[in-house]
Amino acid sequence: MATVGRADYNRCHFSAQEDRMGNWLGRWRRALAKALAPDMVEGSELAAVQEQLAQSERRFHAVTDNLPVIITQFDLDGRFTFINKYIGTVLPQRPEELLGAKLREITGDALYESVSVHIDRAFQGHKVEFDICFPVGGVDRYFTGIYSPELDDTGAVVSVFALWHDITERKQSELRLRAITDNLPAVICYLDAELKIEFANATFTSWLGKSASTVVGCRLADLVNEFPDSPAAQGLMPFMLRALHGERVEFEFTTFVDNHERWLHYTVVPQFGQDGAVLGILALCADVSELKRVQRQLSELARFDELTGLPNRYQFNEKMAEAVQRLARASQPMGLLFLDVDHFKQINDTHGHAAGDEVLREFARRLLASVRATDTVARLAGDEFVIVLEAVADRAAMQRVADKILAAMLSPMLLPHGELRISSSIGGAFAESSKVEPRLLLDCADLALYDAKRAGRGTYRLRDYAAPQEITA
Ligand SMILES: Nc1nc2c(ncn2[C@@H]2O[C@H](COP(=O)(O)OP(=O)(O)OP(=O)(O)O)[C@@H](O)[C@H]2O)c(=O)[nH]1
Repeated sequence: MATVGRADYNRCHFSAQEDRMGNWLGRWRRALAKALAPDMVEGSELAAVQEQLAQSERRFHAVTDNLPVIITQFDLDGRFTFINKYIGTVLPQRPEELLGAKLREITGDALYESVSVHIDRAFQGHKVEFDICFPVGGVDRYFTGIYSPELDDTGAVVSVFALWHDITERKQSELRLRAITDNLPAVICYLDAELKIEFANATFTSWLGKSASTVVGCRLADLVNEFPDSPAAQGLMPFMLRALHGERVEFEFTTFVDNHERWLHYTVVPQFGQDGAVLGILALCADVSELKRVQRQLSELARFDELTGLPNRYQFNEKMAEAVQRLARASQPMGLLFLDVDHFKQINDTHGHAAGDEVLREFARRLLASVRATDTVARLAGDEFVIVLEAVADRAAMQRVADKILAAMLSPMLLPHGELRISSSIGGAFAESSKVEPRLLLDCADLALYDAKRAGRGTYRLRDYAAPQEITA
């Protein structure tokens, strides 16, 4: 520091960029104190020194009064010895009116109680930093407070500097963001470049059954290890590492919660710094179980007949294509039966549509009961049904299946209004060729069904699958 007697002061450099403002204020104060020891300097020298100090003081005020930070200093009695003009943003008094007062006299008891612990620590020689909220003119304002002790050469505390930085705007946007993220039905968290959790929304903590304070600061790897049996947790790390390498990744896991299957969809996005390095990653995990259930239902609706629960035409086409491929590989014959309910229109007209529906359901049940589990029974439309008989031995085997179905339809159906007897006509197509065109096989069975109708209904007729030009009505 300066040697006053030689009048070769080191200048105190006041820079708004100095992050440790308490320290340079301290240096300035000590310089001032030494300078004000008039017994150490001679008359004209003293005047020069005092002028230098006055200049420094003016510069000091020019800087501190224009900083957007409240700067104060307390002596060992806890009285204000310095206050900059920015105090006017929270208090009606001018700084000079507050000098000499104690903090409690200005803040009131309640606010003082919430900061006194920090002030006490600063007077014990510790630098403390904390966030605090209090009302100013009835509106909540948020501040980051920093208390820095000023130490003399022996290390004893001689005063405490306080810096109050108004973070209301940032805090309010944080609170708005939190209100949004906390109310989303998705987990949102931010992890730093070491995969430590910096932010977690309320959904995250509720899914994990942990409070936000225990989760923030945790390493993801440690959290994952708490769920050794969860594939959704165990499988996470490789994806997170890919995101840390700058890739946006999306993936899904299924997991069980309370014995219910849940689908989790993850989106993990890297956050880049200006130099292009990954600073951290933002992970979003949504429970898409309901969506998956609806998708599954839709796909089932698209593949199954709603009335009878049998595969519909769409699924029948798929099964036929597979069966035809197997036929080509195995060189085994296959058969297709095309069936309908005789005079079904009349049943509808006489007994009503609901009775007709019940007939179709019972018809489907009897068909299923008449064939092997490996055979596919499908409803194409109205009263039209088909059965794919894979690896059927020969024409006689098809006849046996048809006879079984005809016999199954003989027993009366029990409907709400009473018993109803029905019959079915069946057309069969038998294919031995290794090259079967599914649509033509169906046409062939359809023609055979007309044969059965023409033969008086309640009967079965068979046609051999043939090339298109050989199929004749
Ligand atoms: N109840 C009911 N009827 C249906 C359904 N889909 C179609 N139908 C009716 O089924 C009847 C089909 O009759 P058709 O195939 O034209 O003739 P059919 O009366 O069976 O006469 P044949 O086949 O010549 O013995 C029509 O009256 C359709 O309206 C359904 O889902 N439920």
